[in-house]
Amino acid sequence: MTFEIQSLKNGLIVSCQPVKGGVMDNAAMVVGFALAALNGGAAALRIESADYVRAVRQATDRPIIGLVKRDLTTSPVRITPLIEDVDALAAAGADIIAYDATQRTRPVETRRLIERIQATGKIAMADCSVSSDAAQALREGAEIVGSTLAGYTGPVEPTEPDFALIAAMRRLTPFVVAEGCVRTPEQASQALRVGAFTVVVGSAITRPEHVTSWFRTALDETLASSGA
Ligand SMILES: CC(=O)N[C@H](C=O)[C@@H](O)[C@H](O)[C@H](O)COP(=O)(O)O
Repeated sequence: MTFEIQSLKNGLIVSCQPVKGGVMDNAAMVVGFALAALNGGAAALRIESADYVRAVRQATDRPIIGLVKRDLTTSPVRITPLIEDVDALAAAGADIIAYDATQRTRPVETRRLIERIQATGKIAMADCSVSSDAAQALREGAEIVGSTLAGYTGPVEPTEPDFALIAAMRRLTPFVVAEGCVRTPEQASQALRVGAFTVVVGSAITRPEHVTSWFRTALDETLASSGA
C-alpha cells in the first residue's frame, strides 16, 4: 500500500506504547490496543520498537508511525537516535519514522537520520520541543513535524498540550502533528482548531496505569482540600 500523508488529515492517531516493563508490555497487548483503536476510528497508529511494529504490521495495513526509544548514556536523545533504529523500523513495516528533532547532543546528526529514513522509502516525522526544532527539521527535509517533545527537555514533565507550539509550527508547514499530553476529546478538538493536521493520543487511551493515577490523584486532592 502506498502511503499518502494526506490520508491523515484531521485524523486521530493512537499511540500504543505500554508502560515499559508493565503488564501490558507485550506484543499481544500492543496489537490488541492497535486493533481496538482502529475499530474505534483511529486513522493510524504510533508504535515503539521494531518488534512491536512488525507485530502490528502483521495485523493491519493501516499507517504506522514507528519509533525506537533508547536510554543512551552519552545523550538525552531517546527517540530513534541511531541509523540502525531507522533500518530496523523500515524493515519492520513502519510508514513514517519519528525521530527526536531537538537541538541537543546526539550520536547521529538529524540530517543523516532524515536522509536514511527517506532512503528506505519512508516519511520522516520530526519530534520537536520548540518551533526552532521544526524549522530546522523542515530545512533538512522532514515531511512532518510534531509537538511530541514540548516540555520534555526540562526537569519537570508537562501535563498539558502545548497549543502555542502547535500554532507556531502551523505557520511553518501544514503537516503538523499535535502530540503530547492530549488527554481529553476537548484538547484533541482544540489542537485541530489551532492548526494541527492530525492529533496523536497515547497515554489517555493506552496507558491504564497513568489514567488510573490521574483519577487517584484527583480524588486525593479533593480529599486533601476538604480536610477529610
Ligand atoms: C516524550 C515522549 O517520549 N513521548 C513518547 C513519544 O512517542 C510517548 O511516550 C508518548 O506517549 C507519546 O508522545 C504520546 O503522548 P501522550 O502519551 O502524552 O498522549
